[in-house]
Order: sequence, then structure tokens, then C-alpha cells
Amino acid sequence: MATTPTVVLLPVWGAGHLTPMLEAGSRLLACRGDHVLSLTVLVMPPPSQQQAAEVDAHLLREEAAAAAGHGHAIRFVRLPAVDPPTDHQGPVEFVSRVVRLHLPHVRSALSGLGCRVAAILLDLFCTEMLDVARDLAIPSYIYFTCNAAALSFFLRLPSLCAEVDGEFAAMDGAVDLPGLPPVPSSALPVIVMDRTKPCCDWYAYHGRRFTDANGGVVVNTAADLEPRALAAVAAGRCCAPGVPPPKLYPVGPIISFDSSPSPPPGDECVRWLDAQPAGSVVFLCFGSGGYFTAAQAHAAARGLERSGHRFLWVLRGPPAAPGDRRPTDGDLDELLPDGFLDRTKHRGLVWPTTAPQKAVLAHAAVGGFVTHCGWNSVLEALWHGVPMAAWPRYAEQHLNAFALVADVGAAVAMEVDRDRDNFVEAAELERAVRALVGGEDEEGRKAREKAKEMMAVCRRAVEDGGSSAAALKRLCDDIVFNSKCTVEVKQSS
Ligand SMILES: O=c1ccn([C@@H]2O[C@H](COP(=O)(O)OP(=O)(O)O[C@H]3O[C@H](CO)[C@@H](O)[C@H](O)[C@H]3O)[C@@H](O)[C@H]2O)c(=O)[nH]1
Repeated sequence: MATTPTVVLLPVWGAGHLTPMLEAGSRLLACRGDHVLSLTVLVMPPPSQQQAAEVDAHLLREEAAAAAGHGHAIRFVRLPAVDPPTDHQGPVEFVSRVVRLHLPHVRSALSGLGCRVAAILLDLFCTEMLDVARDLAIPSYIYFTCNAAALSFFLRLPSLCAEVDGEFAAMDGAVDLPGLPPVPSSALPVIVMDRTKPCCDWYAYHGRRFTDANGGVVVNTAADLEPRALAAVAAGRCCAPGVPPPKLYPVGPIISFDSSPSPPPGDECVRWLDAQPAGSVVFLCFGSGGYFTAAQAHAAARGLERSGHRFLWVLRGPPAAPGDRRPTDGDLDELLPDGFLDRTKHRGLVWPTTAPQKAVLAHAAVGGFVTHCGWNSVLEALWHGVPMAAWPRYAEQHLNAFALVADVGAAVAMEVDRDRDNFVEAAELERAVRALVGGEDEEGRKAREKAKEMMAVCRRAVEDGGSSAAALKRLCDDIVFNSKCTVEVKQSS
């Protein structure tokens, strides 16, 4: 058996989960520098062809970098394909059930690695794997790709479900989420709003199980970015009575920057920005699952046009098939009002496919970001000090939007109609865009100030001596220490 113990990562395949987890793994190894640990990534084949192609491209880049001697030794172990469930009622149920199908594959992969497993880091939707880790005596950690506010919610949800009869939307008053100002039910994640669907139960299940990770929970946030939510979680105020809080490692922002010398796909967006004045452009982009119907795209186009401001708009179309969540490349003729592109061509660019978001947010021409509030997007914006307008669409994003506005303060709120698939009217987008880059609006001014302040907070956290750098080092030391105490993983028959 090889002597170098390995840290195993088990990410799910979505871009918002896979990329930050791989980056966290690389940074974990880099912070020791003495090659005392190696990295193994167990890859669950993504259920759709499009996602499989994206994941493959990503892994190939990582493998090429490892082969070229950049970074540390990473081994990718591809797990066998499974037949994904077709009778699911939502994404969280779907992902969780696919993960369940992989339980035997993960067990045999861990047993067959041929080296000691120092720790396993599990995506937040992989909590069922905690049983496998326990059986094999492997120290386990949850890698939480969302923020501390969402962690507070996940941990609180099991008791909330017991306290509230019926739908959360029908509740009188706000929800007490420790570490946050009182949360209106309209800011709870869309996923839990229909309690007759299994997604709410799955969320509660994962939240309940986080405390079973005997190593703790690694969170992609920074101590000074969400101090109140982190303190509430650490103090055990979110868990059910008698349940000890998880040990926390706030190691963020973990952002993976493309270090490839060749320009990223979609580089034309960045070149278009080169020709725009500093701080003048509003960037609109909605994550890996955000798409527009024609009605919504028409309203947004009217809002952008009336704002009079410059914009770079990533406009994706609805998924190709019912039940599919992946946006398609936007058919601009179908989605946009007649003549819109022509009328705005001197000040706007509509981009119909994935854009190089990190490079865009880093560009001096960008003065504001209309975002779905996916946590990676938020961290990328804060890293560059870009103020946001919060337009949540799916997953836990409504809670992120609330926390960003009411707690962090780096975003202006937007009126989003949850009953109409998070529709935003033209006038509302126009107002938000003017607030972000217009200069006059008080809410916009505060968001700009806070975004700059949080940029400094985020950068300081990951520098040598910063709180996140220290948490990462602590995590690494704890893994090394624990690995010396664990028994060798037995080869299963
Ligand atoms: O045109 C695009 C669109 C996205 N991205 C990148 O894709 C990632 C998107 O991540 P995120 O902003 O977190 O959004 P989602 O893909 O929607 O992420 C999922 O995972 C996140 C972390 O768990 C959650 O916060 C989200 O709500 C959930 O939907 C970011 O790195 C973006 O830079 C691009 O580069 N170009």
C-alpha cells in the first residue's frame, strides 16, 4: 500500500459545486507544501450529456495541469454510470437519489484506492456517504459550497419543519434564522416552499446529517464576511436542542481563476468591455441554470433600454426538454423585442451562451452586476468589489439575496414575483440598473461602498495570516493529525 495518505473529494457535477470543491482540494494540499497528502477525486458521471461534456472538459484541464507538473498530484477516479431516476419532483431530490445510487460504487472505490484515506470531503448533497465513511473509519467533512446564512438555514430546517404546520409561505411573521435579521418567508429557498414535495424533506435530511460529519463543515465564506451567521452556527444556535454544532472551517472565498495562457471561450465579451468607459457597464448573468422565457426577456430588454445605461447581458433560453434544467443558448430573434439589438448596439452586448464571468467581473468597465445570487457569483463579484442587484431565481438564492441586502449590504434589492417564476418587471430592472451605476441613489451608493469594503475583507481573509488561510491550515493539520489516528481502509472482498 502506498505511503502518502490521500484526501478524497466527492463533488456533485454542477459547475457551482464541482469547480470550487476542486479548487479547495488543491489549496488544501498547497497550504502544506510538504507533499504529505495527495488528492483523489471520485467523479460521479453527470446524468446529462451536456453536463458530462462540461465536466470532462474541466477534468481534462485539471489533469493536463497536473501532468505538466503544476500543483499537486491529483487522481481522478471515474465511478460507473447509474440510471438516474425519472420520477423525481425537483433537482435536490434528483441529485440526492443519484448520489444514493452511487453508495456501493463509492464504497468499493474507497476500498480499492491502495492507499490510506486521510479524509473524505463530501458535497453538501452527499450526506448519505457519511455512513460509508463511518463504516470504513474515514474522517469525514462536508464541503459546503454555499454561504453561512444557508448553513444556518440547513441546520435549522429540521426543527423548523417540526414547528411549522403547513406551507412556510402561509406563516405569520418572519422566521428566526440565527445570525440573520428576521427572515420573511418570501426569502426562504424556493426548494422548501412546497412541503408536499420531497425536496423539502431532502433539504432537512441533509441539514440533519451535517452534524454527523465527524471532521466538521468546511464553508466557502470568510469570518469577516458573515460574522453573525458563522457565530450563530458555531454557538449551536441553529441545531435542534441537544445536537452539538459542527466544527467549522470558513476557508473562503475559494474562487478558481483560469490560469491558462490562452483566452477563455467568449473572450469577445471582454474585448467589447475594453471599449467601454470605466465603471459604466451593468453585467447581467444568472448562473448555470438561469434562463429567460420570451416574456421575461422582453420585459428585461425594455428595462435595460429605458435605463439608458451600458450593459452586457448573458441571455440563455429555456431548457430543450421538460424536466431538463439546463438553459439552451439564447435564440436572440425569438427572445428579444423587434429592433432591440439594433437600437442598443452602441451601448449593449447580448451574449447568448456561457460568458467568461470571472474575467468580466474583473474588468474595470463593469460597474454593477445583476445576479441570480448563486454563491460563487456573489463571491466573484465581491472579490472584485462589484456591487450587485439581487435577482434570485432558484435553489437557495432567495436567502442569499436577502442576506446580501439585509446583512452584508453589498446589493440593492429587487422586487421579484415568486408566484410568476421570479418575474421582474421592466420598470423594476430599470430602477435597479440606475441605482447600481447611476450615482444618485442612496441604496446604490451604500451597495457600492459595501462591495468595496467586502473586497478588502475577502482578499485579506485568504492572504497569509488571514482568517481563511488560517482555517485552511487548521483543516489541513487536523486532517494530517486524524489520518495518523485512523486505521488503514480495509480492501473489501
Ligand atoms: O455565463 C456564465 C455563467 C456562469 N459562470 C460561472 O459558473 C459559476 C456559477 O456558480 P453560481 O453563481 O454559484 O451559480 P449556480 O451555477 O447556479 O450554482 C449552484 O451552486 C451554488 C453553490 O452551491 C449555489 O449558491 C447556487 O444557488 C446553485 O444554483 C460561477 O463560477 C460563474 O463564474 C460563467 O463563467 N459564465
